[in-house]
Amino acid sequence: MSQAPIAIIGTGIAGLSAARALHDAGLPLHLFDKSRGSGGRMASKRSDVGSLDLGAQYFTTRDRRFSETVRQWQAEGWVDQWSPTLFQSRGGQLKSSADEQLRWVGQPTMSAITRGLLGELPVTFSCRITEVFRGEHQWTLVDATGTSHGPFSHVIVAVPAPQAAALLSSAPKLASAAASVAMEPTWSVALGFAMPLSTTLEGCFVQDDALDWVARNRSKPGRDGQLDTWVLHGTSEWSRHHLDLPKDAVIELLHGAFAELIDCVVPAPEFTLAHRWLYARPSQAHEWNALTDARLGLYACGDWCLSGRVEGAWLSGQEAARRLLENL
Ligand SMILES: Cc1cc2nc3c(=O)[nH]c(=O)nc-3n(C[C@H](O)[C@H](O)[C@H](O)COP(=O)(O)OP(=O)(O)OC[C@H]3O[C@@H](n4cnc5c(N)ncnc54)[C@H](O)[C@@H]3O)c2cc1C
Ligand SMILES: NC(=O)C1=CN([C@@H]2O[C@H](COP(=O)(O)OP(=O)(O)OC[C@H]3O[C@@H](n4cnc5c(N)ncnc54)[C@H](O)[C@@H]3O)[C@@H](O)[C@H]2O)CC=C1
Repeated sequence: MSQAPIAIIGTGIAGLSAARALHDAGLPLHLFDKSRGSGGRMASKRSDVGSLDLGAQYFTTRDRRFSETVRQWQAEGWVDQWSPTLFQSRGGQLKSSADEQLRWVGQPTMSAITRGLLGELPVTFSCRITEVFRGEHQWTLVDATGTSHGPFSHVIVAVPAPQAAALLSSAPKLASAAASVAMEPTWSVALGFAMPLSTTLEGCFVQDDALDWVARNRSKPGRDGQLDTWVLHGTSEWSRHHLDLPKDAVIELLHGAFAELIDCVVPAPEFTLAHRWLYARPSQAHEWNALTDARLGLYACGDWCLSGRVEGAWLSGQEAARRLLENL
């Protein structure tokens, strides 16, 4: 009998990091994602004005293994360095804030990375898994339409902590660890201007009431589009307080905060878009690497097991795969 595949729920960077490691070790697997494509919080959004990075803006590398992997991605042409003209704003004071940090982005869109990692791996999109249960020896998944998928030898849950908790109920310790992680929301708004704004600013770390970050999307390598597009992120606190505000109102408020922050005239935008990330980032970092129930063959990974950044998510996926391989 051929070996049952491993199920991986989530095609964000954590799930795909685990998937690549297991595939490279020769194991069969199948990925599931509730979205129509891969990337999760690293996905770029296609829009009428080109692709927009509404989630992860860039990433840095501190871990040697991740640095080496990113160099391989660069050789594949999936990533490039982004060296924006950086500013910071505190208490309404905008000032230049150049630094030496190496920052990476997917190119020509952020999604290029997870799309590259996914390659030809078997995947089912638009499939929200609602239940994960174990029979005598193997696992079955059930999706939101009631359809069953399986059998699987092992399951890796690679979704944000609050969503993971429900899928980990077969291993109560894992479920309660995931349930203990609070995740903060982020409102993300894109603005597109017909005339380029008259500023050198391309990225800005903000410490004010509403805004946390501002970026000139078009300044990233390979981005297309005719408009001068900008992405604005609300702070966790502001986003939480305005969680249920209609998108138009969020756009108006963050547009206003942007106009106050930046050192040039900001006209009415030609294009606007708002996206609410409910589970944008864990409220604190953990040092779990990944969660494991080796006896059952159930694993969990994601940014919330480590640093709440792209690098942490990738490392967590590697660790889930390593532990699974160790326990075969
Ligand atoms: C606004 C914003 C800005 C950010 N900026 C940065 C940054 O500049 N630098 C940085 O390093 N990090 C940044 N991050 C964080 C970074 O995006 C994340 O740490 C990382 O992408 C998380 O990857 P992941 O694989 O753990 O989770 P995710 O990317 O969330 O992937 C989980 C996947 O699981 C799927 N899923 C969820 N539930 C189910 C289910 N029941 N069934 C099937 N599929 C399911 C989702 O659709 C998703 O594709 C940012 C995040 C946000 C939201
Ligand atoms: N909005 C969201 O939901 C999320 C945003 N995330 C952001 O993603 C970024 C990734 O973090 P790292 O990889 O550590 O990146 P990084 O080293 O560029 O930035 C880390 C933090 O250092 C500060 N900082 C760095 N450079 C400067 C500068 N030149 N001037 C002023 N302040 C500076 C700034 O506060 C920034 O948030 C951070 O900015 C996070 O805040 C991470 C996860 C979620």
